[in-house]
This record gives sequence, structure tokens and C-alpha cells, in this order.
Amino acid sequence: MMEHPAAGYRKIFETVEELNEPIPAEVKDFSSTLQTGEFAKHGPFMTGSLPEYLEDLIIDVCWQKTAALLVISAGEHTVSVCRFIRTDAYVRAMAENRVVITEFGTAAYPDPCKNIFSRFFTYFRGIEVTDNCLVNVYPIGEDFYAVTETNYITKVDPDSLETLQKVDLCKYLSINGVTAHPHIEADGTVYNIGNCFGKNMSLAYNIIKIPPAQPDKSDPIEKSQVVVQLPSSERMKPSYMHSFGITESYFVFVEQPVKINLLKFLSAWSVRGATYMDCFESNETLGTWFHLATKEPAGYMKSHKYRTSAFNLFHHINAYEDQGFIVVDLCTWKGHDFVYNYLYLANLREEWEEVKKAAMRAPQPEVRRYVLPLDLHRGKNLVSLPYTTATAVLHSDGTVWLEPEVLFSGPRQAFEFPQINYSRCCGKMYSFAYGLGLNHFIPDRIVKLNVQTKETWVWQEEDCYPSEPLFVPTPGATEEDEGVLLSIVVKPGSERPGFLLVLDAMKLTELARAEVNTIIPVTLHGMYKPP
Ligand SMILES: CCC[C@@H](CCO)COc1cccc([C@H](O)CCN)c1
Ligand SMILES: [Fe+2]
Repeated sequence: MMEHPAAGYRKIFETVEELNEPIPAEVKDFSSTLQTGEFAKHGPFMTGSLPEYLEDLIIDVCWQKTAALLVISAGEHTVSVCRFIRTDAYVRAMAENRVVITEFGTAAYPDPCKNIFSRFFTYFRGIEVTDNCLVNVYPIGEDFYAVTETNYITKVDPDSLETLQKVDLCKYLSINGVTAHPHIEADGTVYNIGNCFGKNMSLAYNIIKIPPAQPDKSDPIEKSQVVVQLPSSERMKPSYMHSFGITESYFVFVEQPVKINLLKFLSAWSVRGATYMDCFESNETLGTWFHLATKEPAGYMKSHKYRTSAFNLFHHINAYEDQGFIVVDLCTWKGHDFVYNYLYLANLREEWEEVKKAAMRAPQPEVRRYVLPLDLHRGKNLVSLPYTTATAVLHSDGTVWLEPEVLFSGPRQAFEFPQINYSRCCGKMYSFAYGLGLNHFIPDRIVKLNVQTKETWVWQEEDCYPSEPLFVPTPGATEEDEGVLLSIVVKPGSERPGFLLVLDAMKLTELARAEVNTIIPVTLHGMYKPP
């Protein structure tokens, strides 16, 4: 395990200025295979002007509404640009030089100019849901949207990075928010899942479908629909959800014991300085439930009640059907304590020894394989797949108790921000997952995992802090791992502190790096946009 006594990681949590025009990147190309194409990494970029308001969750390190798009287009004209997305949250924060819209972990500051009465009434107007689209960027039809997990998604121009349009999905769908991790089929169909607090408190999780680009060029979002509704295990307390699984014929939804207290969430948040984070609570007895639904026709499989012990889940790796079983690979964090509680900037900017102490108290990461039998009958372990030790036992109460196979586990060493050869393997049997290695929550390596053999490969460099590794297949590839990994890396000590790293996905050897002389803050998720 690499140590970081110099705390160089603090640099990725600092504010940056916007780049108003592209800056040149110097390519150190160790091979001629460097692809051209746009690489939109997305994430929390902060404005330099409001550091004093910065007390927040890393996931809101973008609280400053400055979710931004960073595009480094590789090839002979390699450039890097960074534009802040002009969301309402951003524009209003800049106009008033304060946090105006409450973010996931940052409360809006009351308007100092307002008098006590208008402030009083502000409290009772309820919160304005944020459109700070800092988490991911993905295509819908021929458009590209920057997103968070609320009902607002923002259309952006992938070339100019201009902000085009704020879209409220509530106009088209009965949902309160959707995850930043949709599944996109080969034809462009977008599936996603979202909490539905509903009008009559019909609490549920709605799986939605947005069709591909339309021949008449109309907006596919206008044809969005809820395809299946899954029930919440606790009426007034739906689970937080961050992603879901999909196979050729099924949807997989893991209901974790991190719950949204709706009474708090839907109230006027009259408590001064309340944020989304204040609305969470852990159910200490629920454990974790797995739900299945069929895709065509879409239908909830009510009788398949899969149960297992408590863990936090943010990222599904992949899922696939095999011989009457659904194999579900996950990045889990053991326990019901909400992992986001450990992701405040204040924690991540601490001295290295403090960072390590905090991570000791947090839920521990583990990559796990769960196997869900479709044919339920009494008896011992129902899992008969020869290549896994995961088990499933049907109990007399009709529930199926699952025990996982551990694919990767290390003390406070997470394999997270998982990526696969998505276009080839999503929903199908596969061998390779690529991840960002979190060392006591600090991203300090890139990892490749063979999920069948558990063999791992690592790319790591002293004082380097990489981001989610995106897999880009080599055109005409025959092997699953024939391609490159793209990752934004920050190397605070060097004179060119930011670079796009291009790794050979087979051996994790470096093919090239495109260096820029600007610090790139921590990013979350993103996409590679083919030329
Ligand atoms: C109480 C939780 C509400 C849900 C939406 C309703 O389903 C999450 O809401 C937000 C709001 C702001 C930023 C975020 C970030 O995306 C989190 C980290 N990815 C999530
Ligand atoms: Fe995520």
C-alpha cells in the first residue's frame, strides 16, 4: 500500500479557474496507437471565488454548482478545456456570491440582504431542488446531458461545452430523481431507475426507459416511460440508490439499508442549514434486499425475495444470466453506516495519518459476486454454477438468503468507479473489470481485475492521483481487453500537474500521456465520445 505523508491528494480537492479557451496539451506518446476522439470527464470543479463556503461532501465538491466538463481530445491537436456548466445553481451562486441552492451536503446560506420575515417565509417554501449536474455525462438520442441524481438534467454541447438546456424529468415521468448511472443499449435506448415518492405516497422505485434518437428528430425524452415499479421495503423510507444492474432479460435492483427519511426530505427543511445528507438514516435490521424484474414484458418478480447482510452499494460492475442464474458483481462497502458520511472535504483534506484513522472507522470495501437462482425450490444451496462459491438458500419464509463470493478485498483498499468493455460485455458473461483504487478513500492507483480468476494488475506512480479509468476498445478488436484505459491524473508536485493517461488495457502499461499545466480537480464519472 502506498503512503501519502505529503498529502499531495489535497490538490485534487482545491478550487480551479475555468479555462475560457483550450490550452495545449503536450503528448508524450509512447506508441502510435493513441486514439483521437473526445474524452469528456465530468465532475466537481470549483470556482476560486467561493472557497470560504467550502465545507462539503466530495460528491458535492461541486457544490459550487460548477459541475464542469473537461474535454481532452487526444490526437495531434490534443487540447484540454474546462468549462463550468451554467446551471441555475451556478449562475445564482455567482450572481449572489454565495450558495443559493442547497446541495447534497452544503446548505444554502440565507440571503443576508433579506429581512427576518422574508427569510422566515423562505424556510416554509421548501427547498429548491438542485440542478448542479456534477456527477456524470451521457447521451440521450443525439444529445448529451450532464447529470446529478435529481430530476434536473442539463443538455450540453459536447464540442463547445456550452450549456444548452435544463430539463425537468418530472414533466415526463413520475420520479423525484434518477441515478447518474443509466444503462445505454446498443440502439441508444436509455434505462434508468429513480425514487418515486409519488403523490399518494406510493413509495417505489421506478425503472424508466427513454427511446433512441427519433426518425422525426423529436426529443426522445418526450417518449420516456416508467416500465416497471418496484416496491419499497419500508413505506416511508425508500433506499438511496446510485446504480442498478441489467442483463439480456432482467433488471437487478439492490435495495440497501441506507434510507431516505421522507418526513425530513419532503418537509420544508425548516431546520436551518439542512441538506440532503441530513435526510438519510441507516436501517440497522433490514440487511440488503435484491429485487428482480423482467425486461420484456417489464414485470416485477414479487416472489423472488433475495436477502443478504447489510452493505452500502454505489456501483454495479456488471450482471449476466448463466444456466438459470443471475450473476451480479458489485462494489460493496460492508455495514449499514452511510459511506458518504466519510466523504466530507474536511476529512479528505486532513493529514495522511488523520485520513487513515477516519477510514479505519468507515465501512470496509469489498468486490463481491452474488448469484441469484431463478428457479426457487427448497433444499441446500441452490447455486450449481461450477465457477463460483456464492450460495443461495431458500428459507421456509420464502426468502432466499444469499452469501457472496469475494472477488477482491483489501483493508481500506477499494476497487471502485468500476468500468468494463461496456459495448461488448454489458449484461453478458465477461472477464475484466477496471477500477480506481481508493487507498483510505484517496484515489492513488488504477486496477484491472479478472473477475473469473481474481488476478489483478495495477498502475501506480508516486504522488499521482488518477480518476475513473474509462475503457475504449481498439477498433476491430477481437479480445475483450484489447483497448486502452483513459484516466485524468493529477501529479501535484510536477510542473505539468495534470495529464490524461492512456494505458494499454491488457497489461496496464503506459502508452501515452497528454500533459497540461493546470491542476484538474477530482472528477467522478464521464464518458469517451468516439470521433
Ligand atoms: C435524499 C437523496 C435524494 C436523491 C435524489 C432523489 O432520488 C439524491 O439527491 C442528490 C442531490 C444532490 C446531489 C446528489 C449527488 O448526485 C449525490 C452523489 N452522487 C444527489
Ligand atoms: Fe457513481
